[in-house]
Amino acid sequence: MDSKYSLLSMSPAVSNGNGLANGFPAKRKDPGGSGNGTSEKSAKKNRISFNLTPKDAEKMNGQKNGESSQRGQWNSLSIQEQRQTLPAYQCRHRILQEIRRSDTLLIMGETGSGKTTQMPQFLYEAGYANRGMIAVTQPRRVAAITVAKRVSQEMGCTLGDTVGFTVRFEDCTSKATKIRFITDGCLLREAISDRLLKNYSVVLLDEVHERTINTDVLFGIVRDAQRQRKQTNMTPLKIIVTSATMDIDHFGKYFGVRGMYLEGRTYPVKVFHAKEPQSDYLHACLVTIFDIHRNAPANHDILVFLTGQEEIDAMVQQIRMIEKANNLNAPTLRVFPLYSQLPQNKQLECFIPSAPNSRKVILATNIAETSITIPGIRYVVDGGFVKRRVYDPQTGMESLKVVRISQAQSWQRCGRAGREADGCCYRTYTRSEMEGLRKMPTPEILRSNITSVVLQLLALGIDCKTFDFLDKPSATSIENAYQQLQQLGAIKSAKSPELTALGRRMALFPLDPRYSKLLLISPEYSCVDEILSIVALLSGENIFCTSAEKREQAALAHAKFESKYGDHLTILNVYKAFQKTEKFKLWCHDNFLNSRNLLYARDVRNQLQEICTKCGIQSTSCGTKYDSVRKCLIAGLFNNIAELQRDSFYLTLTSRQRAKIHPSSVLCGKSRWSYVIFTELVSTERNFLRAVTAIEPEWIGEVVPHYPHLSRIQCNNTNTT
Ligand SMILES: Nc1ncnc2c1ncn2[C@@H]1O[C@H](COP(=O)(O)OP(=O)(O)OP(=O)(O)O)[C@@H](O)[C@H]1O
Repeated sequence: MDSKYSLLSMSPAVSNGNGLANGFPAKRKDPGGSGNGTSEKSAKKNRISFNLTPKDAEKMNGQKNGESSQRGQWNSLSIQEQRQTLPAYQCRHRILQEIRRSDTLLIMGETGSGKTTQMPQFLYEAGYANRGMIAVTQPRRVAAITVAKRVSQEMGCTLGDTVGFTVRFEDCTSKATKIRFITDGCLLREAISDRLLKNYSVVLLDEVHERTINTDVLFGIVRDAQRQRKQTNMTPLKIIVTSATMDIDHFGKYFGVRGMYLEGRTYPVKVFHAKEPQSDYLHACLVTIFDIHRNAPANHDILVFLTGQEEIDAMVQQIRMIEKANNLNAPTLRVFPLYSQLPQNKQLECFIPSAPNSRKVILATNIAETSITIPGIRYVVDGGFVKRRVYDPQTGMESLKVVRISQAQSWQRCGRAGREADGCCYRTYTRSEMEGLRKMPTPEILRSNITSVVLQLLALGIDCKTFDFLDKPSATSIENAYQQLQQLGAIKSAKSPELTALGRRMALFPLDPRYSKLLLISPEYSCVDEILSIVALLSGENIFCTSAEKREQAALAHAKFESKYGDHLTILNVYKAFQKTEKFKLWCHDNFLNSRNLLYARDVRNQLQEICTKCGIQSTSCGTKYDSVRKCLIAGLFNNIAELQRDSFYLTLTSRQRAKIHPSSVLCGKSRWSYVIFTELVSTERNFLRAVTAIEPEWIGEVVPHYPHLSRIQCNNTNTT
């Protein structure tokens, strides 16, 4: 790779040429838009120059270059030999000794050193699973699933037997399960019915640097469970906290223990920085991908970090176009998107090793940033940005913003290479930009709406105001959450929060409290069946397939289901038709619908229906009287009402934000309703209302008589066209 590196570094500093010809990527003109090409000559100018920063490379490699080649090819080793080469494996006796000595252990070790896959096996082999399961939490579903698969392979068992996983709405475990990979959200929900986590002998909290809300709350829950189990002479609960990049002093103080460093990594990763700041990280990534592609051997795959679905989909198209238009004399390129909105089977496609003489390019969001090993990855291209959900407690508005990553994330991304062989990481930002990044990402609990978690804590009998958080959310944020719960009827008063009967039932659903409220109130509008379908569909991924090649055909097929009232009723129409269909795969194909996501929604719906039955809710249907559904939506989503303005923008009544209807909505560019209810306000370059339904203003007072903005609402003709 050195020659390629010198090729890159020899190139002039970035010159974003904008010629056309050969199809090499030129500077993007519009965000997410398709790129043009440049001639071969200008393509050279178009390269981005990187600096190898020896200090960083040394830090990452931990070994002298070339050493790894003496260690043999990873893929030619048996799976057991692979295990034995991992740094964690070399230290297993020491790790087990520490675990015996101390009930809590903080372990910081390089990415790929074997924390996630090996530690649970050491514990299992040492007999810790004899008196309870070993839980390994993961912030993300894809990591929980793929790591469970790997560990089951290493242990030679079928997934779901000794090793299994549990993610929301999907449980692949059995009575025989001893090691359970579980998302932090699922373990937190389990704690509601089992505060002492009696099913477990060990809880390993992995990737804690991510500081998701659920993991942050789990810190307090597992620590309390450990204390209480000790006091009552129960089986001790061992807690292990791991990451490659955590603030070990901060965690050490909280848990009252010292951290342990696990030294060494499997293979070195050379780190390169852009020599000059890049004005367009997408362009820089694209240029770098093709530079690597032209020079690297086949089957050396590339993982690229971008910020979101639109950006990724646009770049997938660009790469395919460029490859088609050029005879690059390079291996066949296969491009895979990887983001959370993608159906699970599509997400997992990129984990299949690439065919001989080909190359995978995976364009991923930060869901690929931690824990996972994607076979074949030799190169990481890091755009340096992430899309982050930010909540403003003053306005109550949640928005998605593209922001720079932290240093911890930067090292995590880098660590996706060097897992099966030497690797390279290209950062499209300079070394000094890297040094300017904040060390750790801001904990989610300090930048998110915490209503859902406050409800779950209340269900555990914990008042958020007195809970010992690792980092406490602001008083305003806690106050807002209590207010929202009061408005939803989950608590009587924000001053002395105690769950009402409704609140206790709301906490039983693994849902945003607004959706739980919708389900629980739906009998009053005789539309339980309809709301169950809508909530299940909203809990999963997009059911509509959009095909770049057959865009018009897809739009025509989707138009059949369209409701003039908006998106919630449109997806309901799809679901109803889907329920009646026998040959649903063919039907989905013909109608450009995602059969897997519809099946997933059906599973989710069944699970929600079971919880409804436990709550004593009987099935009712309003048939085609959809006004009942629209009214019911107001009962749960009343904080998401927006009013049409003269300039055709909508103004959200609670957070006072101006927004347009999202282009994906069936109401976009159609009839302009004076009042709409929306599921989500997304703020990227502009504010957009997502999943929108028209409502009649006079219903608002009827459904939520205490709605604070009632006096401002004009009850006249609502449809302005
Ligand atoms: N699905 C897989 N296929 C092939 N090898 C794998 C797979 N999962 C893990 N490995 C191998 O096991 C090694 C250890 O992985 P593991 O996830 O345990 O490391 P880690 O220390 O937890 O890393 P991170 O901090 O990045 O989560 C990887 O570097 C890789 O070599």
